[in-house]
Amino acid sequence: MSYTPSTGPRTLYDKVFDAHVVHKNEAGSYLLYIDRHIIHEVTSPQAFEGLTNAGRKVRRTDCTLATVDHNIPTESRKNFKNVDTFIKQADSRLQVKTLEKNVKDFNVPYLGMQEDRQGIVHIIGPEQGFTLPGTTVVCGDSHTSTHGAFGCLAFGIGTSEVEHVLATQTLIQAKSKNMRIKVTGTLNEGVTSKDLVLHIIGLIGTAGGTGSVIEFAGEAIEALSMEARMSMCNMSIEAGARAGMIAPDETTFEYLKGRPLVPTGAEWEKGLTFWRSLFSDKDAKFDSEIVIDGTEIAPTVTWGTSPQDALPISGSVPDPSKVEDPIKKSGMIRALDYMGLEANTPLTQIPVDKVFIGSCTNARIEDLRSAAAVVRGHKKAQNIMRAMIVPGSGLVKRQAEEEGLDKIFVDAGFEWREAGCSMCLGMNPDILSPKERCASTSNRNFEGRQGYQGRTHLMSPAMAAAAAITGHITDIRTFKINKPESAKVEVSSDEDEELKTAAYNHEEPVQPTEAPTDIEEDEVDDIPSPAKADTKASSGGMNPFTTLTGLAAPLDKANVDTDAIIPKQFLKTIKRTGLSVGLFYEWRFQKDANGKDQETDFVLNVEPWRNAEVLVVTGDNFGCGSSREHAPWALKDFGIKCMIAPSFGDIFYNNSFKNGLLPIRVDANVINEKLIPIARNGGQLKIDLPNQTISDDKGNVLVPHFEVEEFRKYCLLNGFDDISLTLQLEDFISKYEKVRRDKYSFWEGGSALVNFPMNIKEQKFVKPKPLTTYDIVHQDW
Ligand SMILES: CC(C)[C@H](C(=O)O)[C@@H](O)C(=O)O
Ligand code: SF4
Repeated sequence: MSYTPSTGPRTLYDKVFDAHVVHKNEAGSYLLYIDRHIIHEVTSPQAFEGLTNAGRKVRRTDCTLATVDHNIPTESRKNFKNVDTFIKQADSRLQVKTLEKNVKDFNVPYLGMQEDRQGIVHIIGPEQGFTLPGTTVVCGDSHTSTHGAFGCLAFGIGTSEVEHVLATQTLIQAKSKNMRIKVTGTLNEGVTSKDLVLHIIGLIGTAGGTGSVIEFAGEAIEALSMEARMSMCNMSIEAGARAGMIAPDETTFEYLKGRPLVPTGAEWEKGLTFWRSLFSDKDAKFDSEIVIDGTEIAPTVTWGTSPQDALPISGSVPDPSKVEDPIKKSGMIRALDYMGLEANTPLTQIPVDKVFIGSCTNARIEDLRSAAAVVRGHKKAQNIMRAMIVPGSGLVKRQAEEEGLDKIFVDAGFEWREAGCSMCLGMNPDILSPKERCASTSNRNFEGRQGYQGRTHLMSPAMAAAAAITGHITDIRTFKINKPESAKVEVSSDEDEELKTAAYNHEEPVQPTEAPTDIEEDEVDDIPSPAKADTKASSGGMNPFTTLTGLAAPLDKANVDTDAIIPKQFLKTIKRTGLSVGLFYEWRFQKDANGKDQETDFVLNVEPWRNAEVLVVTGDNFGCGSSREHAPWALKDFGIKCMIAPSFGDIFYNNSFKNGLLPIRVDANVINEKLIPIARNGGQLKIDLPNQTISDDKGNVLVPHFEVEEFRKYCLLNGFDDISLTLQLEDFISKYEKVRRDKYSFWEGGSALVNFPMNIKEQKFVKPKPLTTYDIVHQDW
């Protein structure tokens, strides 16, 4: 079906979406072209394995960039020789080595541990200028939303979708809703974009943005630096949104100009003209809009086990006895118990054991500068066992060292580490011990996130630094800063410039020599009409789902995150199977005196629910958080085939379909009145996908109609693997690529312009063949 964008007023999201539609099918799903695909070691092995098994290639290596970040140790790399000797944990080493093999086999540009440009995926993309305004950016990682700060449509995907993008450079998408959050006024002293985003999540909740792309707008947003905007968009996933976006402006262009992968000359000018058109039109319609007075926001911290448990620093730990809603009340009691907190304790009286300044939210140079400004001339408090600074990339680290920030931290008793995800999720040795409390600049305070039974309080870098000095959570506005001249570490713009240029020791990027002339708008729509999918040819080995009559298990919880469904230690596999043992691991098992796992009375450990095939969840937002496809893999491995809940995390919802699982949204009242009683009694539910109904085992219809998108239903009923379906649309994809090469030529260079060292042994940069990428657009696949 040919796609004609609306000619009326459009939002920023509408405009970026429209610019990427390759095809729209009869069921109303869109095939979107993906400009930028970033890859890391945790969510890619199974995708490359899929490609290998199917004999497929990476369609656009120049649109793909890989690095390692989650698993790697953050201790000094002074003696780094290779991954084999450096990474002690065998499973982590295997994942990193698997990525290194895959990038070599598939010729994907890679920034590995042997060089400074390595870092957290969401830090290196913008740093290198790989992230450009108006692009579609994806990664097998939920915090891909970070890149929305550049006016990109950027979102996390699961491993099946990673494979889909590698093979086809496209993704099948439904259109999200438009939501706008306007922040008026000027933020007060001590209030950063981290406080702002925590405040917003506290306000709208972790399901507040579900199904929507949030555009952040208003004076307070416009006044933010690019790095501060990235911290905001980063956490839009914690608000449940598909993506967060900010319209590109002069601050954006200023940040980008001169970065290694950013176009130059005529291409830059052409890009600018397009990028300046990326804003929401005056009369554009938003499905929802919230206006927040920025002047009323205080420094904000979390007290509980969800990012929505956020309060102004002047507040106290909430009191469950004052809460009426029974689900909220029991959730609060559980959170206080887990966090080891007494109701009504002032937040500033909570002592801290460890401090972590790092992660894709807050490990950029401005974050380190603001933390250093607080730490300067102080010593960490006696009770702080460990205070870690983990820069987001090797280049951030190098820049900080040039400014002497490392010295400030080390003098105060902090550890100065190498780049990586580190204690944000503790897949490497950086973890909390049970019951330790951490002031953290990361983005998730889920149970067990930073270590088994670890307790996390999220906050800004300045607040975390202050907590390290005082030993307890601290209001930065009352903290005595040792000023050299001013509260901020002053850095000249020359030094800023250095980060962009001097640090990137490679030659000038090769740009397409001529900027192709612009083409007419309607040429984008001039795409041949769709060929009917050859359904027979496309089955990819997924079991079809038609009807299911299965035992239902009840789960009385809200906001069940994917960290809880499958904790980080199980993400180190390079397979899709064998994960049932990790399902709800920290709820299903506890350690005995000998450190052995003993089963708890969690519902799936109890008869008859050990054999459950349907999971009935009473609370909202099941599967929120991380994009780990390991969550549906673990459920499937356990035997669950269908999940019913009032709402789901977007990425989890998507990932489930890709694995032949059916997530069904049902109104909370219907769940509570009709479905949960049957599940509690150990009864069966009959799920009829063709008719979209749920009945009991006697045939009484309990849910006369549930929603499921046509295209997903079609794939599930037939057990179709959507990569094969998409590959049948090759003509559309090549047609789009042709248009893209002309109209959006400024997006072409991509990662092909990264000079990456493939010769790790000799530590030599091996220059890739000069590519304009035009040569490799049509691969023989
Ligand atoms: C490992 C990855 C899938 C995960 C994510 O998607 O967010 C991780 O980055 C996290 O922060 O939990
Ligand atoms: S949230 Fe943490 S673990 Fe996930 S990408 Fe960011 S830094 Fe890495």
